[in-house]
Amino acid sequence: MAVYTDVAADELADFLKTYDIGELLSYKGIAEGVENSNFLLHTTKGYFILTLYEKRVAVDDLPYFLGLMAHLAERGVSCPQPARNRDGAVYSTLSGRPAAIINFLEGLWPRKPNVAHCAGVGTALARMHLAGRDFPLVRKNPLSVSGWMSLFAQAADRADTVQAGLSALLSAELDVLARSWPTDLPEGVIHADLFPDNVFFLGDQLSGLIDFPFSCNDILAYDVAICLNAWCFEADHSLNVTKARAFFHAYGRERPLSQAELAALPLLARGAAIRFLLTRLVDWLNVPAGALVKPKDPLEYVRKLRFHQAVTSVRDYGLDGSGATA
Ligand SMILES: Nc1ncnc2c1ncn2[C@@H]1O[C@H](COP(=O)(O)OP(=O)(O)O)[C@@H](O)[C@H]1O
Ligand SMILES: N[C@@H](CCOP(=O)(O)O)C(=O)O
Repeated sequence: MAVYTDVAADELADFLKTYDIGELLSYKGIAEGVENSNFLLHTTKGYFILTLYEKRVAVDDLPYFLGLMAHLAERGVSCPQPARNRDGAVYSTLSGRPAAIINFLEGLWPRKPNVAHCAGVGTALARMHLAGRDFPLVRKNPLSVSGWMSLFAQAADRADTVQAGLSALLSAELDVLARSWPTDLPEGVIHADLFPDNVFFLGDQLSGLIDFPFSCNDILAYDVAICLNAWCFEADHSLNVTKARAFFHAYGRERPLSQAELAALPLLARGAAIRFLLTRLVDWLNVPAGALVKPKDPLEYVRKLRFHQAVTSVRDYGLDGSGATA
């Protein structure tokens, strides 16, 4: 999270009167994250998270991901729940932005994910995919191939100021992905941003998933590829095959990956790399003046993209062709 939009104390106190979650004792902006403005609220009834949704969230999409959190929780997936205001609504407007309040989830996100964390997220991701099967709402992923093209258009002319040759690399990669992006793999509800800072643990035990504004309907194995990139690489940008095996093994125990999904993994991982490379690049080039935010490094994802471009088989991820961990 971050803080792009400030909220005045009297305005917030009035806003809270429209809910039954106690009176405001204190609040503070949360510097972590990059997408939305987030505040930790302390009220006479406990702790809550207030989110003001920013540029990449359309108000029409709020019922999808706020509804998804309730749907998943009913099926045993631990995630925060939106508070309803006195009119029964799970979101309204504050400081000119769409705003929602969710309950505070105990736990810490892992700064240095270990093998047990990778296994934990594999299990949780698969359970989320299974629990999402009967979610009735549908939201197309705005950040799939055509969305990547639009992001590239916003950054193409300045990409080489970040790294020489980056614009050509992105353009060539987008051509490949546009030509070969799979259309026949199993789809369903995906989280689409299940990075370590969105998964809480108590010790090695996963306690919950947060941050659903990118959730949508898309290729399930694409979500797997997003997590592979986010969880299984080391700080020196090498893939940790032990972590990848633990992640795939745990995922596959709940929802086995098909041969077609396995074969598509290198391509899906390239797509997952370019998606985060592009949002990071656009954000890197456009930090709003005065915002409390630390933009994320786009070059981390250039290295991951190059890694997957060189992959010749899923053995490079620690899997044998059958999906078993090699
Ligand atoms: N329900 C929650 N319970 C506890 N902490 C939370 C909760 N939601 C968010 N946070 C805190 O805010 C940080 C950023 O949240 P996140 O949802 O990733 O931001 P963004 O909306 O920018 O994607 C988290 O790493 C965590 O510290
Ligand atoms: N996970 C993304 C950034 C998305 O937002 P966050 O607010 O959860 O940090 C990335 O790493 O690029």
